[in-house]
Amino acid sequence: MPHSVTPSIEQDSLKIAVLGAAGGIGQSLSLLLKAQLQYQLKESNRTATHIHLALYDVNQEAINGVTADLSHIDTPISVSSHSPAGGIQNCLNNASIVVIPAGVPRKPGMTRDDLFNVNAGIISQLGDSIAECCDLSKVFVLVISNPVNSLVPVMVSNILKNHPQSRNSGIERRIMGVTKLDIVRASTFLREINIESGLTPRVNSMPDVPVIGGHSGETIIPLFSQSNFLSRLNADQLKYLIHRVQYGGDEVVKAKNGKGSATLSMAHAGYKCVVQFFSLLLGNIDQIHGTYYVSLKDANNTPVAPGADQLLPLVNESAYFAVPLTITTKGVSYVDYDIVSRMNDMERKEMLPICTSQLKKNIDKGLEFVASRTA
Ligand SMILES: NC(=O)C1=CN([C@@H]2O[C@H](COP(=O)(O)OP(=O)(O)OC[C@H]3O[C@@H](n4cnc5c(N)ncnc54)[C@H](O)[C@@H]3O)[C@@H](O)[C@H]2O)C=CC1
Ligand SMILES: O=C([O-])CC(=O)C(=O)O
Repeated sequence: MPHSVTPSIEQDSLKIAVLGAAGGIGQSLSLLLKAQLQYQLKESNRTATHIHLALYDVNQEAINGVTADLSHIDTPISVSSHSPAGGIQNCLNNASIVVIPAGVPRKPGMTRDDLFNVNAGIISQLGDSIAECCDLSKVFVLVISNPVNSLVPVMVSNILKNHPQSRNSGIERRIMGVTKLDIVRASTFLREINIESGLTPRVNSMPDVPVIGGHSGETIIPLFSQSNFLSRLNADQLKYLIHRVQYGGDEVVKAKNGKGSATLSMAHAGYKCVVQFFSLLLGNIDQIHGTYYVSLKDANNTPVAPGADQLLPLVNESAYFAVPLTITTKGVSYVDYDIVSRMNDMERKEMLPICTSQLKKNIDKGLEFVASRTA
């Protein structure tokens, strides 16, 4: 029996499922959601909306404990615990947003790609369950598990290839790889260096730095050329910042020394993403502007949305790419290809080709995994 604090979901309800919710990211993200989400309701006229958090993990004891603990928090958000014993169906049924931090994290000396074999199996199984239980014409799926560069292609291609109900559902426009932590890091590290250089930034504002490409090493392209502070950075500072954003994950893996990778900063980044989709589905906003790692082609192999046709030749026909997007309730509706035209020479001529050639290998690995699973 799943442990359910508020078992019945009211009619006007919005359900968010977190898969892998007993893990380092899952617990912190679920805490933020349980403690903070109701504040979004205040901005909306849907004050009667009931919010439900459905938490799933293969570790039954752990997820029951986490759910019982969260259920004591005094916010009007119900929580329920799910594990393979009771089935993932109860967790996923009627979910509007599915967030996935399920899978193994890195240890020192490992690359994200070393996680592929285990995590691709997990992601494809969870994808099967999403296809069976969720409304594929509506649900948003946010993939956090690594390697994001390969697992988003696994999620998209597995659902499209192996689940006929996905036909014409547009689900490929609503599966998002979460690269927000790179954006969070770029902003944080730029602010730090500005302070070291004697600038006194406003206490309540952070610099904006677009980050595009993928989510590992040199596939991560932070566009400091598009921040307001480029002219204040010398060449050494710029090089240091780019490297620190590209390898920020390693910094945390090393500091945790065998006890995992970034969890708290990832939960913060993931929370920012979920809030965007939550606000969209509540009707607080009618579109999201955000950067996610998505398929640039749809199920018919044509550009996924306006702007994708212009972006594809600029990114060496990379089938997946993290880029600023406009997203409506139907999914990706516009791809901001112009961000590539605005890159400076170093970003476009040096960083972009390295990114796209590595991305191609990562994407192919995901697609081959699904093909071998299907065969
Ligand atoms: N996209 C990004 O920027 C980031 C991604 N990550 C990735 O997120 C993933 C999770 O990291 P952590 O939370 O630190 O790991 P963790 O090991 O603390 O938690 C993972 C959880 O997933 C659960 N799990 C395993 N298989 C499952 C399945 N089939 N269904 C449901 N749950 C399952 C485990 O029981 C565990 O509770 C890793 O792959 C990590 O590399 C981590 C940081 C940033
Ligand atoms: O580095 C890792 O393995 C986790 C991650 O993706 C990040 O912190 O950016």
